[in-house]
Amino acid sequence: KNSVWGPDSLHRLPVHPLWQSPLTIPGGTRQSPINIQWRDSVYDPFLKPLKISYDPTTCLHIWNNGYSFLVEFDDSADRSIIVGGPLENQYRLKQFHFHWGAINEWGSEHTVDSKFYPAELHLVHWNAVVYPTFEEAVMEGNGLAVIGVFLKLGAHHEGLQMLVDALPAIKHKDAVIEFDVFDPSCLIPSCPDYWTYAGSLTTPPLTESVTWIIKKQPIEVDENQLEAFRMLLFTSDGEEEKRMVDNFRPLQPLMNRTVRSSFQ
Ligand SMILES: Cc1cc(=S)c(O)co1
Ligand SMILES: [Zn+2]
Repeated sequence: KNSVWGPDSLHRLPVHPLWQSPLTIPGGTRQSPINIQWRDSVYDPFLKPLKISYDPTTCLHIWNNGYSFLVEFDDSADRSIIVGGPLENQYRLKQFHFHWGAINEWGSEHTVDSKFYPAELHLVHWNAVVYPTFEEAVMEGNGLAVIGVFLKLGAHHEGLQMLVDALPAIKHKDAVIEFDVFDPSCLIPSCPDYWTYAGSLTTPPLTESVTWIIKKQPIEVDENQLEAFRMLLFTSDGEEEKRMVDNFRPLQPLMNRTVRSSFQ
């Protein structure tokens, strides 16, 4: 247990090699990711279906930010939004990205009954009804809503292939290419079932501002598509190459939280 933190020992926090950020943050009570113990999740009949309406032309570009690769969207208006589910307001799509492993045995951030998936998709949305900017929403308890989708090894995924085809062009950190039409709903399973809990960003600043909506059903992708993720680099062009793999944060304590399910 790394309970070795406090004001005088803050500088000695065990750091995750990848992000040079503390594995736990002082006073964190709703950190992510977590293990979702299926039998401990509580069915909530008042949870609404999640309503997803994305406008594919809001897609802007795809780039390598040195942690993951992300596809960013024009969030200057309510054109790509989600509403319903556990959410009080509608939230605007800002970007989506993935977390994955060096091998198929691990890679997801959340686990289900302690099982890892080889990768996990995060679709990041922010509460533009209440907050003026994404940056402010990131600091607030109800600021963000992230849909998590597990990727499992299986059939070729047509929709994902469009992203995979763009990866060689963004191999290095800070590389970016234009990506003008893409509908991310093709990456979201048709089954409406999800778990939801109050959590945090899994990369710095690790703020406790995320309502997580984790889809129960994974999507299937094939080996070549997972391998394509693993050919990306954490490093910039000209630096000694470090393959972009294992960009997931270790599991965090559940503490005083309940995971609710939208299904029985
Ligand atoms: C905003 C944001 C959210 C997540 S989940 C992530 O990994 C990075 O940035
Ligand atoms: Zn993420």
